[in-house]
Formats: sequence, structure tokens, C-alpha cells
Amino acid sequence: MSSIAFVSVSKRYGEVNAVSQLDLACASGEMLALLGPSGCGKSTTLKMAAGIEAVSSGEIYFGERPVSHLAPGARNIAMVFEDYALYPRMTVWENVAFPLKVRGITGQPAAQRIGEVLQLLGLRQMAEQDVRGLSGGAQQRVAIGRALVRDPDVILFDEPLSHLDADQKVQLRAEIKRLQKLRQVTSILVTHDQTEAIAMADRVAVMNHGVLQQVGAPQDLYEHPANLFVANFIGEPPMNLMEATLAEGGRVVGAGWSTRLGSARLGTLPAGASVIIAGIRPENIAVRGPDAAGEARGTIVYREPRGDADILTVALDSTGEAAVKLIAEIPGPAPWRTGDRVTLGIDEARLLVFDAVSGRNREVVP
Ligand SMILES: Nc1ncnc2c1ncn2[C@@H]1O[C@H](COP(=O)(O)OP(=O)(O)OP(=O)(O)O)[C@@H](O)[C@H]1O
Repeated sequence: MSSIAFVSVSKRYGEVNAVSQLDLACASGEMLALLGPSGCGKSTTLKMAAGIEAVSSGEIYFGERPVSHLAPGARNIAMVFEDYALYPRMTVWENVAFPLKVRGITGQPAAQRIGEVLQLLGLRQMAEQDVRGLSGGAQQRVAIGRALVRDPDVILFDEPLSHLDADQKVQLRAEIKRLQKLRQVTSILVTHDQTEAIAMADRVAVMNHGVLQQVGAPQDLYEHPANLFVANFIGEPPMNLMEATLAEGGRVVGAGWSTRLGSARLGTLPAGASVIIAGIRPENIAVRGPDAAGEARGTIVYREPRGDADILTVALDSTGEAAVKLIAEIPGPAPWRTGDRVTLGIDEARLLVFDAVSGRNREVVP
């Protein structure tokens, strides 16, 4: 298995900077997800690793080996595509056998490897079936088998679950993760779906407009987003982001709410008053009765029951022109209804402080 490193890699299509100065590494045996909205450059990054697209500048390394100049066939990679890309006139067995056949591996050695992979993927019973008759999930398992069978250095997954229904998605993402760990095969997964990235990857690289925003373990990105883009992109419902003033001594004042940051944090924040964007996750807001103590008061304007949780939208009491609305997520079913007056507890230890101009999290070193 091989590690992968992108060193100052850029890709331009005419005037478009699809990927800009990308420095990113995927360790040997790791699964790294490239996550971001449509057009952020994640597919281009994957295609450059595969050799389908040339880099405009920079270098890609597999282990110590620079590979930018190598054709796709010389890189020992396998790809799994969103549309499976199987050979339609072949059986399951023949599809999985194909990469071995083109490398001249046939007979007993091939049969043993194919049998093992089909067993791993639960495809043994279907070996002789035509792939055209299989469900989407089964077809994608065949494509994964075809990728695994020749022990590639790297597997590149391009939105592998996007054509599957919800049940198959959950099943297959667990399956891919299990196999990836079992075989310890270095993998890059491209997805626009944060649930998928978080469920499957060891680390997630978030991209926007061709620029890497942050890379880290899913929990790290969730708890310590490096900037407003990551804060807003990761998490559902999204993080509440509110304009506020951070005053000397750690007092934070927004429209209709205020709190004080713990003294331990003040050392890490710049001194002096400044305008900030404060961020708080919905589950870090407590909802209490109207007479309880708290950091804000307001009225519930919308309640969305989700079974195990309730999502409450609360319009804060404010003298300003536009009322700030905060979203709170609390265990369901909650006793609150639309129109109820409530007090909100904003956990200051969970309140994030972003620079209002640059959007950077002031307490995360990039
Ligand atoms: N062959 C191409 N020619 C010109 N521009 C391209 C080409 N491929 C991609 N782009 C542009 O490069 C940028 C990045 O595209 P890319 O497909 O990598 O993004 P993405 O995040 O994978 O999006 P999607 O999920 O929609 O595929 C976009 O602005 C896109 O329009």
C-alpha cells in the first residue's frame, strides 16, 4: 500500500482555477474523504490522482514516487465510479476476473483470488449471474470486488453511493469501510454528502472553490471548524452563526443574547473589543421555561419533531430591526410548542469565535 501526497498541486481549465495550491496527504491504509459542494474541485483532485487529468503545476506522490508524469495504467490504482461502470455482457465472476485477465493472471491463482473477494462481498451465490439483472447495491459491490481483486496500491472512490437508495447506502458504506480496513488499502473518497464522509472516512478534507479549507478527523471538523465555511457546511441542522461584539474580559454581546467566555479561553483570543461571528451548535443550546435563568429569551416560531429530537426555531427578543433566530436541538418529544415563551441557555464553552472579516476560527490554528 502506498501513501498519497499532493504537493502544491493546481489545476486550471482556461480561466477557471479548479484546484489551487493543494497540499494534502493520505497516509498508507487510510481512507480520506474529499468533501465539498458541487464545483469545489474534489473530482478534479481525484482525476489528477488517477492520471485522467494532468496537473497544471505541483506534484503528486505515491509513497516516495512522483506519479504526475505516469499514465493511469502505470499507477496501480483502481477506481470505483458512481455509475458502477461494469461490463454489461459479463457475469459477476467475469467482471471481477477482468482486471486479472488483462494482467495475464488466469487459472487457479485467479480463481482463488476471485473466490475470496466474492466471499468477502457476499457475492458468491451470484457469481454466474449477468450483472445487468442485479440491484444497484449488488452492482456496486461487484465494482468494489473488481477494484479489490488485484490488490491495488490505492482505490479512488468517486461518489460510489450516490445512485443507491437510502437502505443500500447505509449498508454499503459500512461494507466499504469494513473492507477498506480489512485490506488496509489507501483510499480517497469523493463525496458531497457529509454523512457519508463522516461515516466512512478516517479524515475528511473540506474543499471550496478549489481551495482546501480544513482537513481532520470528522469530530475535529465538527467541534473545531477552522472557518465559517466548514462550520456551516458540516452539521445538520447547521451551526447557528450570529454577529456579536467580543469585549474586554470575555463578554460577548449579540442582538438579544449575551454571555461571558470562561477565563481559560481569554488567553487564546486577541485582546481588545472586536466584532465577531459567534457560532453555537443547535444541540449546545438548552431550552428552559420563560422564568428560568439563561443567556437569551424569545418565542418559539417553529417546531420540527424528528422523533428522537425536536428542532426548535426561537426568535430572540430584540430591540434591533431584525430578530435573531436560533435553532436548538433538544431530546424529543419536547414539551414546547410554537408560540411558547422560552429562555435559552447558551453553553459558553461551546461558543465558537470567528473573525468577522476573514471568517477564521480565532482559536484554531490552520
Ligand atoms: N473539463 C473541464 N473543463 C473546464 N472546466 C472544468 C472541467 N472539469 C471541471 N471544470 C471546472 O472546475 C471546477 C471544479 O470542478 P470539479 O468537477 O472538480 O468539482 P466537484 O467538486 O467535483 O463538483 P461536482 O460534484 O459537481 O462534480 C468547476 O468550476 C468546474 O466547472
